[in-house]
Amino acid sequence: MTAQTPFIQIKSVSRVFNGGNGVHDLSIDIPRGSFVVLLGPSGCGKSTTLRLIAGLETADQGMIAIDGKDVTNVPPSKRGLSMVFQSYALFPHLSVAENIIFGLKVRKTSKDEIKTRLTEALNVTGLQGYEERKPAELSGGQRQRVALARAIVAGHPLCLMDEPLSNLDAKLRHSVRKDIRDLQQRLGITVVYVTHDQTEAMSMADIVILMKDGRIEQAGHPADLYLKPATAFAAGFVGSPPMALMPASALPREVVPAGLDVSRLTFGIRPEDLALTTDTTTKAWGITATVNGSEFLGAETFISVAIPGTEGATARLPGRVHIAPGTQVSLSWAGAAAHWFDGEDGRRLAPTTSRQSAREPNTSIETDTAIPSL
Ligand SMILES: Nc1ncnc2c1ncn2[C@@H]1O[C@H](COP(=O)(O)OP(=O)(O)OP(=O)(O)O)[C@@H](O)[C@H]1O
Repeated sequence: MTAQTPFIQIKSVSRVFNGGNGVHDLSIDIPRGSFVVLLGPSGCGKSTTLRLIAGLETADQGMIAIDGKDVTNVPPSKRGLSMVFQSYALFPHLSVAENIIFGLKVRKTSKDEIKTRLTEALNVTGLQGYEERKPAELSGGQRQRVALARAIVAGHPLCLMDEPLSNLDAKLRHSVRKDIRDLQQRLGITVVYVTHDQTEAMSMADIVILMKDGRIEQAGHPADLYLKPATAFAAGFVGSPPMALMPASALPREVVPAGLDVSRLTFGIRPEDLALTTDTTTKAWGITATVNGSEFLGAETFISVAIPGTEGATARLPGRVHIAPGTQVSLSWAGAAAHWFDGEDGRRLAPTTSRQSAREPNTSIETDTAIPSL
């Protein structure tokens, strides 16, 4: 096996349930030591993919290898992995320490070895001093740490996590997700993590695998998904507030790059890439819109606008911005910030010649349309 051999290989794997749902023809290579997030809406096949890697589901076709070994027909206990679930799955009548070492005892590990591993797991999860408590005497975050410690003591190089933070409140989610990421890096293990929360995925992953309808929509570094979404679905799923997507036919013809077929074209723009001005008398390049409302979040303000023939858009402006609902505004953007997708199959299009790019050096759109003392 070479250093380049993926730690997990999934080749053309399908698992289709009665009714046709499931996962279809999945192929994924996961590098050793990476943090991989399976992301997507409910029912897209994330858990089924994780369960296939775990061996809790059997593939109808295809091959799964872990660490160079074909495990397609190997039972879960022989795959050398641990799992952390949303429900923690702790034994209520056992103490923290007993919960953590339960698996080691079952496997008849020596007393000395159990003691060493328990101390290490308590240290890395910050649970020293809680050994004798029962799960009911712990907070949700502490319970999830016990589940993590139990996964760690097993000493497996692969840990699978299925929505482990969904029972925690927003503040705890934030701190525990940092703990999980730190732990993964410190231990050098490979983690495959399921979530439908794109913020969680973006902040934790080395690689995000975005799924839709049982297939991979896009796989890559979080920045790739954000900056170069492969499809309109990926563009709309990653990012908050989401990218505005609208038929190009709703735009003035001159803002659409030459060579693209306007009749089947979707335009996308991120909230932070929209410049907005209330000065609609100047003939600015861009489109006109009507303000629906604004949301002040402290460091920034989201302005939502209505654009005829579309579902509208959101502009993300720094600081506090007041614009009364009903105000007419002019929206513009740098040509390179625009995303173009096939209006039918949703695939990203890369225009080679762009009228607006050609105009860009002379127009200074953003300077021209800076918000005049709102
Ligand atoms: N045992 C099963 N029998 C029948 N259909 C199933 C079974 N398990 C999953 N499915 C279906 O397969 C599809 C994928 O399910 P899966 O649980 O993998 O989705 P998911 O992305 O993890 O969703 P969620 O975020 O809601 O957990 C869904 O349509 C689901 O209803």
